[in-house]
Amino acid sequence: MNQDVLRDISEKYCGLLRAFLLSPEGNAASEQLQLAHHLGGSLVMGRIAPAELLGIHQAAVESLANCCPALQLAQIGARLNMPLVTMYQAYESAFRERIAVRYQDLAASFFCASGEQELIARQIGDVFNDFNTHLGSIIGFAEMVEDELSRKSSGQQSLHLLMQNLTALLKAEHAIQQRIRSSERQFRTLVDNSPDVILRYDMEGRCVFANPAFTRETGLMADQDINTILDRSANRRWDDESCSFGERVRQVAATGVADVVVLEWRHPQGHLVSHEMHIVPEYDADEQIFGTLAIGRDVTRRKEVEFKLRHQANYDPLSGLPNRRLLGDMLQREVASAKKHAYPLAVVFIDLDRFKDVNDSLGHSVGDQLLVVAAQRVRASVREHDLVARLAGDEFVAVLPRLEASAALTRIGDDIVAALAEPFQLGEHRVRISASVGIAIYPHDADTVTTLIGCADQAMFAAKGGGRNGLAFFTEDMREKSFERRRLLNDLYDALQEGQFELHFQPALELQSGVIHKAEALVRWRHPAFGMISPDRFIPLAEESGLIFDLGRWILQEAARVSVRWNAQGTSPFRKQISVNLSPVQFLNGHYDAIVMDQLSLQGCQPGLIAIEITEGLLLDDSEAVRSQLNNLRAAGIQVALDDFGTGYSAMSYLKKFSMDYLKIDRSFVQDMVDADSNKAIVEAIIVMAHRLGMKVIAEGVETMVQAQLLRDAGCEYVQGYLYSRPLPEDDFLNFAASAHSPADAAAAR
Ligand SMILES: Nc1nc2c(ncn2[C@@H]2O[C@H](COP(=O)(O)OP(=O)(O)OP(=O)(O)O)[C@@H](O)[C@H]2O)c(=O)[nH]1
Repeated sequence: MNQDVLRDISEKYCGLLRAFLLSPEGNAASEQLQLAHHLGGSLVMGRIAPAELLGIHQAAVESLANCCPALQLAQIGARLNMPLVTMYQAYESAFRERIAVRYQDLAASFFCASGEQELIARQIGDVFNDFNTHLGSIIGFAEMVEDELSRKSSGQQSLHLLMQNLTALLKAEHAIQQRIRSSERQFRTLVDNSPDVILRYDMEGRCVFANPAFTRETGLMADQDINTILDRSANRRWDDESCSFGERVRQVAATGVADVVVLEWRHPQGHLVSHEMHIVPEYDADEQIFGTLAIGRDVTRRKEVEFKLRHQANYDPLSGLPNRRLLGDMLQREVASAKKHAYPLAVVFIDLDRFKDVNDSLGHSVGDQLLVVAAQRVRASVREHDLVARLAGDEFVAVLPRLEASAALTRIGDDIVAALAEPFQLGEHRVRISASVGIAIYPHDADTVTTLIGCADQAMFAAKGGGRNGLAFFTEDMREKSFERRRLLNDLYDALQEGQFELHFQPALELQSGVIHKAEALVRWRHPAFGMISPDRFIPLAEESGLIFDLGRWILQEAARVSVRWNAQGTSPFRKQISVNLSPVQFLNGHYDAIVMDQLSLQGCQPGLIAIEITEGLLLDDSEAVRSQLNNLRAAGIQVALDDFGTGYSAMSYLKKFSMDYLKIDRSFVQDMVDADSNKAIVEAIIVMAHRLGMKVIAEGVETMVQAQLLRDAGCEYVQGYLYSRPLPEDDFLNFAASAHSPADAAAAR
């Protein structure tokens, strides 16, 4: 502090103090104020420090006491003390708490009581003029301090008013507040104009703020019970959440871990909108969470696309039912729930019978319509909470959880069969079809999704095998068959490489002469563990697995090789044609004719020495590809026989379209012709028809002389059957050929 200033202040204070102390009682107040504000003003102006103020006061009191013996310290203290206390009493608490006070307030309140407001205001006004011009009315802090010295020396309490210049501080604070206000304004502008919805929550999860976008998107205001309304309107299409939005908000507040929830609600205009809500914690300056923000962006378009994709991946577009994939997921859940609650559950496998015929005869679009109606009928046959899915093609699966009685299951299965047996009116077409239904039960038959469906599928196959249009429950026997089937299928892959197949030969004899006319090559599988396996068991597996192509090629190649060998030996008792059976599947690749001719030329086999036997099924399609392959084979000199005639559709119309060399009557007709005249009549008619169409007839499965006689009488040319010979290995067949001259001889030779 500048000493001159200090002296100046001290002198002035000393003068004021003297005037005050010597003045009569009535004027004490105004002089005391002058005195106080002189010092206070100096303080506020920063001209002296509080400690110096005390020093000045102390020095002034002492010098007055020294030079003016009439004024004893006790007197001085008493006069100074009381008015000051009275004057500043009203402001005491404000001073003690260092509250920023306003000059006008101070002046007005202070002086109103004494009626000297104007005088004091003028005096203080000079002092604080500077602040007023810069900062309006804020001046600084005022504080009451106890005069220690006075107290010690006089033993009485003496208080002083201290005022502190806060100009710089207030200016800085003012600037900061301006910046805060401006920044707040900016943020407010952002929040108010944001297209994203913004919600602010307190620690208890109460919404304390919602921006205009939210109100626009929902029609809700912050003071409404937003969480409950959102939870209620949420469609839950996107999120499979167990807890409400409000709970998620509270969790974020409690854990500090941000969360994302997609909510769907109804827009005030009526449509559904989806928002991805990011819930984040809000921290104060001490890094303590004081609430949460939920900021949501409109993701309706994205969610719609995702929904469509998910729907496409999980639902069958034709029937609208869940597809195989979704069935897997849902069944998984049902099995878990059945396990938890110890309930049985049924899987019902439904396959339409001969649906292919509908497609073939009426076209794919009628087939589609039938599938749609069939799906509706299956759906209507089960309970509302049961699941119905379309597995593929004409296959449906129903899942019946929480089964209480198996009787109900039989009834539901029967209902499905009956519903699908009702005629379908599809546009102008009235179509009848049936279905085979298989049922497997959890946990009795299986306890996993795949095995349950597999068991139901096997049961369905059993229902088909039992004549179709019916219901079958899965049994252990089916499991064993399926197990064996799988084992055979596995082994089949190695069988060809390991040379486990062999050809046996069965002779077809000329009925009149008893001379062997030709031989049919029949494939046998010598399984290393199971011994000889009949073709009935492995050919369907080979067809299913595609191995039939390699196996068929091997059979043809082997038959051609044998034929070449027999014909080359010269001494062979058999130098005639060998027939080879053909699976319709082999024709599917469209160039079987070329394969046959390649194989024959590779083996150096004359085409006339090989005949192929086909079944009716191949011709039913009336396919141009099949027709041209057959024509090419015949043109190359390879004879064609129609096998198993009478067992299939016997549509006969195809017989006109495909020219063939032989017609083979199925053994079932031959065997029944002795017992029933009607069967005999049918066989006779078949023979007449075949002859009319230019074909020779071979009767299969001839076992008795009576059958042979009836066939001879009917004009049948050739016979094949146990009466003459079973299929034989090559050597045995050649021995048989060497010894057999007539049917009677052959029978005797047997
Ligand atoms: N119209 C139509 N047909 C289909 C669809 N999907 C598969 N298919 C046909 O459905 C048929 C299913 O035939 P399968 O079940 O094998 O045989 P099926 O004729 O029903 O005979 P069985 O089941 O043995 O009684 C095949 O011909 C497929 O081409 C489809 O979406 N629409």
